Amino acid sequence: MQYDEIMVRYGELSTKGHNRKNFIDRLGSNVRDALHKFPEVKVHANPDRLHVSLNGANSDEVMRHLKLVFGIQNFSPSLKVDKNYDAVCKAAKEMIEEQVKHPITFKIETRRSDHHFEMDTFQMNRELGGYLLQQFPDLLTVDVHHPDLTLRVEIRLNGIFLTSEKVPGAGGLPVGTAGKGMMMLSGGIDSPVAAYLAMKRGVSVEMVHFFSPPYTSEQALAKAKELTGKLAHYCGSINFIQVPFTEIQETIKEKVPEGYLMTVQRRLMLRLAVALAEKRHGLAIFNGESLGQVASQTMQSMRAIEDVTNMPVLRPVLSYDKNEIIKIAKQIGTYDLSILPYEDCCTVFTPPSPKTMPRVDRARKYEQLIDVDGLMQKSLANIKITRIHAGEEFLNQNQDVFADLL
Ligand SMILES: Nc1ncnc2c1ncn2[C@@H]1O[C@H](COP(=O)(O)OP(=O)(O)OP(=O)(O)O)[C@@H](O)[C@H]1O
Repeated sequence: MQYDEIMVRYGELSTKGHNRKNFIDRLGSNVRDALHKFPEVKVHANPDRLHVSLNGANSDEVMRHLKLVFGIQNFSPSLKVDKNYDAVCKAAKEMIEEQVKHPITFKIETRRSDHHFEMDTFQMNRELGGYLLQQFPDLLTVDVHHPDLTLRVEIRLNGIFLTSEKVPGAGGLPVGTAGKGMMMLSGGIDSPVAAYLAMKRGVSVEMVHFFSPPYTSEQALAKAKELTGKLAHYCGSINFIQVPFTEIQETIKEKVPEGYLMTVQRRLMLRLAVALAEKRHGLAIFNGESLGQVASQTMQSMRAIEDVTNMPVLRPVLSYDKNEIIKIAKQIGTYDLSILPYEDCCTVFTPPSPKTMPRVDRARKYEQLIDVDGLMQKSLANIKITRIHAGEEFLNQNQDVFADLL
């Protein structure tokens, strides 16, 4: 069914007191961004609800985009009809035909802001209800207390709007309302899910990706960028910062005892991410670590790595089981990409038996064996930033995914 307007209900915004206006303004601009492909659409973010006037845009397509915008509790597509009772009956009949496939209970709920309209709310409820019962005797029964379907009729000055379906929104908070965070994005399963969860709580993320050519391939880099394109569906576009890491890894490999290779590498990654955050007004670092999953993800290890900064390091998937993370990865469409077998710079240089309980004092001592500042400066001087838009693709589809590994 082609609708005329979508009425959007806010999520947690209502609990945010004086910040409410900022949240609503931000949601309004995020919705405009998400719908930028539909120039005819107009978005009005009002204090109680947000209205999307479709002006002929395909309502199914618009709703598909709207479903991904954080900060929306649910929304209802509406039909706009002429201000007469016959038009209301005709449209209501069409809606029931389209949406009701088996017997249900229903009620009509009318609101009237145009008090000059010929029928009051009570009359509209009773007469339209009676009409629909007559039209669909085998499908509809009235239940005014707990109906399966509520058909809302809003009599406004500029027309009558009919709404029934309630489509669940993405929940969460509008992206941007929590400030900016630097997301350490690998090509794996966990960090894209962590990025999604951070965005869901209102964080505007910038991706930081470490790559080590020639040990890691162009395709591995392209995969991380393409994952960013998938995640950009939730916010419009995301900055992707690629940080060269080869020289740092080679130096660490040469100078640091094997048991601490992984810890010192991670310390350098974190130092670089923090340096970028400080330069780019980021407030925290996000990563995809989950407690106990691998050697670097014990609490001792986190302590020995986090030692390099006092900036918060936030781990949205910390307490999730792998299966739970995979389930979300599938829902958000990153899983199939994440499991493509391209190498990550961490795995290439991971020693056979990294310390699961590294000591902070030793990590500090071994780190002193390399020129931390000099190496960081070189790496930071060669970063590349790409603005990646929703759905952008980077992987060369024709290339054999295994070719790089041989
Ligand atoms: N090349 C990289 N660039 C940026 N961040 C990285 C990179 N490799 C690892 N990380 C960060 O470190 C975290 C832990 O990485 P690790 O490889 O130990 O674990 P993982 O559980 O396989 O994570 P993922 O599935 O996200 O790769 C990642 O979730 C990510 O946040």
